[in-house]
Parts: sequence; C-alpha cells; structure tokens
Amino acid sequence: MLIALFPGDGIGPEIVDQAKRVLDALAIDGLTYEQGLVGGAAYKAVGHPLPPETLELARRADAILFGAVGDPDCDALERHLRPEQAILGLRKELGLFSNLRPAKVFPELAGESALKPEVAGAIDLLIVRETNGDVYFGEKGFRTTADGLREGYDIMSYNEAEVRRIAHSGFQAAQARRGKLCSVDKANVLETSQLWRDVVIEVSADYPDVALSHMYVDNAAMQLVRNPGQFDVIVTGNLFGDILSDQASMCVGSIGMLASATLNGSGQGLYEPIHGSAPDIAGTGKANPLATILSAAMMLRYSLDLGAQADRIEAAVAKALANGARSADLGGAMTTVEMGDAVLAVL
Ligand SMILES: NC(=O)C1=CN([C@@H]2O[C@H](COP(=O)(O)OP(=O)(O)OC[C@H]3O[C@@H](n4cnc5c(N)ncnc54)[C@H](O)[C@@H]3O)[C@@H](O)[C@H]2O)C=CC1
Ligand SMILES: CC(C)CC(=O)C(=O)O
Ligand SMILES: [Mg+2]
Repeated sequence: MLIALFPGDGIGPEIVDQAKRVLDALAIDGLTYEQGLVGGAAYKAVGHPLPPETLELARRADAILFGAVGDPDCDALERHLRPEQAILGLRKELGLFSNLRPAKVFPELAGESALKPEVAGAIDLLIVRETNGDVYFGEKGFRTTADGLREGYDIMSYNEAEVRRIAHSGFQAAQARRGKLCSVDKANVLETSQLWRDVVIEVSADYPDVALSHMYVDNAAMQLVRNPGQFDVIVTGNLFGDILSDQASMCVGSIGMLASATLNGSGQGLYEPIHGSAPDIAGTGKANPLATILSAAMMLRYSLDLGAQADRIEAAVAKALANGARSADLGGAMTTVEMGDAVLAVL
C-alpha cells in the first residue's frame, strides 16, 4: 500500500514529520511512502503548485497524507500558480468530494475551548463538506463595470448530481452515528442553496431512519457557539463548510486539533489537518501536530482498512493529552517534536 506524503509549506513539513514518526512506530507491514512537492514549495522548485509528477503520484497512491499549502511569498502570483491551487487541484482531479471533519472535545481540553467547558463538553459532531464544487470552482475574474469601477466575481453553483452525492455522504455518516443530519445552506437568499435544499429533501426519502433538519448558515454559525451539542452530522457546501469547520475547531479547543478525510468513494482518500500552513509560526516549533497525527489515524481507518491501528493512534493522542501534553495553542510550552514524542511514548 502506497502512501503519498505531501508536506507542503509553512508548518506542513513539521507536522507531517510527526505523523510519519507515529506511522513508522506502528511498523505496519507493506506500507510504502513516496514524497511529492506541492504548494509554494513546488512552485519554487519547479514553477507549478501541483506539478504533473505530484498528480501522477497522487493518482497511484492508496492514500495521501497532506500537510498544508500557502506561502505569503506567493500571494501576488496569478491565481492558477498560487500554492492553494495544489489542494484545490488534488480534490478536483481525484474527485475527492466528501470532506469529513469531525470535531469532538477531548475532556482534558474542555478548558481550552473558547466556549464554557460545559458547553464545549457536549460537542461531538461531524461536518461533511462538499469539496468539488461551489464558488471555489466557479468562473471567476476581474472586469470593469459600465461606470469604470473594478469588479471581482466568482460564480457560485451546484448541480443536482453534485448535491445528491454529498447528501448521500451526509445521510450515510448520520446513519453510522446518532441518526441526525442538519443541512446548512442559505436558501433564503441563494438559488444555489435552494437547489441544495430541494435535492437534500429528495435524497432523504432513501434514509427514513435519519432525522433531517435544515438551517441557514448564519444561524448555524450562531448555534455552533450557543449549543453545539445539538449537532450530530452537518452537511454543507464547500464555502460554508470551510468556515464552519474553522469555527468548530475553536469550540473544541484549537485549530491544531481538527483532522480530516476527503474521500471519492473509491477507497482512496486525502488526509490533512483542517488548518493551513500557519506562516506566522512556521519554523518556531510551535505547531501542534495532533491534527495531522489524527488525520493519519483517519487514513488508516478509511483508506487502509486498519481500524485497530487507527484506534491505537487516537488512544495515544488522548493519553498524551491526559498526561498533560500541551503545545502553545493548547496553553502549554511543548514543541512540535515534543508533542510527537508524547504520543509515541504512549502508543
Ligand atoms: N488545506 C490547506 O492547505 C489550507 C491552506 N491555507 C493557507 O494557509 C495560509 C495561512 O492561512 P491562515 O488563514 O493564516 O490559516 P491557518 O490555519 O494557517 O492559521 C490560522 C491561525 O491558526 C494557527 N494555527 C494553524 N494551525 C496550527 C497548528 N497546527 N498549531 C498551532 N497553531 C496553528 C496559526 O498560527 C494562525 O494563527 C494561507 O496561505 C492559506 O491560504 C489555509 C487553510 C487550509
Ligand atoms: C485553500 C483552501 C480552500 C483550503 C481551506 O481553507 C480548507 O480546505 O479548509
Ligand atoms: Mg479552511
């Protein structure tokens, strides 16, 4: 089984190194690794954020472990050359449309949440975010209005097939959890969202055992802080899911804690923390590697059918936290490598 390692930019290499140490410690038979260039690192080395060799490796791999992309040096490049195109391109080219972002409080971290501990303690939710469509992939550009003003535009759209397949992901995830699905949209204003809602309702006929509700995204942002314990599975589009998952991360303690899996239905998947390349702390040893280590656990479970090994990693992370392992984002002083050491010590 081949794992493609794409560390990327900023803290990406630092956190992927720690996840790789944990995977190595499991000594799983038959796992092989190949590393590829993505993001600003790839642009600087070969002139493109997602070079053909990287894409070819991604297609060949059983799973991809991804760090993060994004480099302030590249922010003025033309859009198609920016580091972020690497993750957007991988999701699109491999048809990775179903991005699962679980958010659950580790009891020891309830005090690190931006919410009251008793509110945070109730969080156990999964955001199912569509990642092949929406405004991120629509026609975009700059133009000049009739009265000479510069105007930027990005077209938001979803077709019914795109909504149907992510709706199925949401319902199936809910069936495997507590049987509740909340579809988040902005159907009071957007036609894209009206279609989304109509199609989700159609698909619900196949899942009579799942309790479906709908919520506008502005209310969802508020409810996520007011009473996050009400949510089981949230299914939503690319943009809303991106925003709500960063918000959910602070509800459970830190953006450095949230892992993700992005699946295409073939068994192949891309696994990455939900955060970015954190250029503000890159190279300082302050990055929390736990989201990436937990993403490696999701990889073992979803793409490699190694659930018991995934359980081992998750239990070790919980134990390390119970033993007091804390990086700066969790109110402590441990470095990225020391956090990795703490997990390895109890694996
Ligand atoms: N999937 C990806 O590769 C993503 C890439 N990005 C890119 O990352 C770059 C930075 O974006 P930002 O908006 O600053 O988001 P970010 O998620 O990189 O950082 C936001 C804040 O959270 C902190 N943070 C993030 N991960 C952390 C970790 N593991 N441990 C401790 N603190 C952590 C950062 O230090 C920063 O203060 C941009 O170029 C952006 O486009 C952003 C999100 C996802
Ligand atoms: C380049 C962005 C779309 C990445 C991001 O913010 C995310 O996937 O969460
Ligand atoms: Mg994001």
